[in-house]
Amino acid sequence: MGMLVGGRWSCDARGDGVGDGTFRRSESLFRDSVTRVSGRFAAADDRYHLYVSLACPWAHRVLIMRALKGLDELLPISIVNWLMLDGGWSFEPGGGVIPDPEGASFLHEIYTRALPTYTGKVTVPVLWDKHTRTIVNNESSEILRMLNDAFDDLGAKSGDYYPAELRTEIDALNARIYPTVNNGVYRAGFATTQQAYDEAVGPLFESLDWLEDRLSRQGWLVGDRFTEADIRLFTTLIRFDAVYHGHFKCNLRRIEDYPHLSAYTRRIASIEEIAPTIDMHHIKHHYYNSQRNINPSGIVPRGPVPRQ
Ligand SMILES: N[C@@H](CCC(=O)N[C@@H](CS)C(=O)NCC(=O)O)C(=O)O
Repeated sequence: MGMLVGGRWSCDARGDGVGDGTFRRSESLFRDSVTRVSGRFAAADDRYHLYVSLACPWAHRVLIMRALKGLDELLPISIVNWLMLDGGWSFEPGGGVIPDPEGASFLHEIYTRALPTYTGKVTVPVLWDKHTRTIVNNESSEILRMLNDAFDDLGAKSGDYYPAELRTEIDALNARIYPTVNNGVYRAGFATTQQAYDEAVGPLFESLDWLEDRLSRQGWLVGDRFTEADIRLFTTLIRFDAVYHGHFKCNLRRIEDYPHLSAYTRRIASIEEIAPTIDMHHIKHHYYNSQRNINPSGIVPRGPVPRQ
């Protein structure tokens, strides 16, 4: 997996602490914001660029918001190859890959372009500013919020997925869903002790049971509106049966075993703007082939068979 240390790529260094067997996601470093009003990173046409992986659930959140807000032209993207081995994310040509406009071979070159002495993990998504030639932000939850309204005066589609009156409830849901579900699957999958695995998988399924109950009474997570909370949950659910159930050992139940959660996942997956953002080939091949510490053979399972 590797990381940058003082601006040099190191294949062996690991950014996410696993000393006691527990996976701890490291903090993102670049935390500025593109804003609607004038300022250091004011929203503008042909100024920002987004780097994503189609496999990654965190990047997928941002891709969905970009699609819903119709930002295809305002915010162009590059897509990394699904295979992430010793050099980290790369732009090696392949199906679905969109190269870096400046010709980088690896994503870590974008990080050192911004900060030549950068030390840390090289993750997607990355929001890049072509004017100041820096990374504005590499934290998906924050980029998601920016795209919700930053480009609204420049022709973005209408739609507010983080409405003021629902923020408290959305925040409360995110506060449970992020640690136990979105990151919970990683904590289960990357655990290196039985105890760390047990501590992740229990709360994960308690949360899925709780969400199933909630969705038996309402169509969306918060009130009767599709919001950011749904986007954030969806990107984990759509990967669950194909990857997390087997590869990350989250196998008490499948999403398909939950009538409401599975119907909800299908409903979101069929939204016109969202459907093209889902790439099961990138998703399955990335996890099973790249995370060789978990799956040394790199064999990608054939299933699950899609529901007819
Ligand atoms: N906190 C970050 C996490 C992003 C993240 O961990 N992305 C993964 C892909 S799913 C990544 O790029 N990992 C590269 C690595 O671990 O070296 C966010 O939500 O934006």
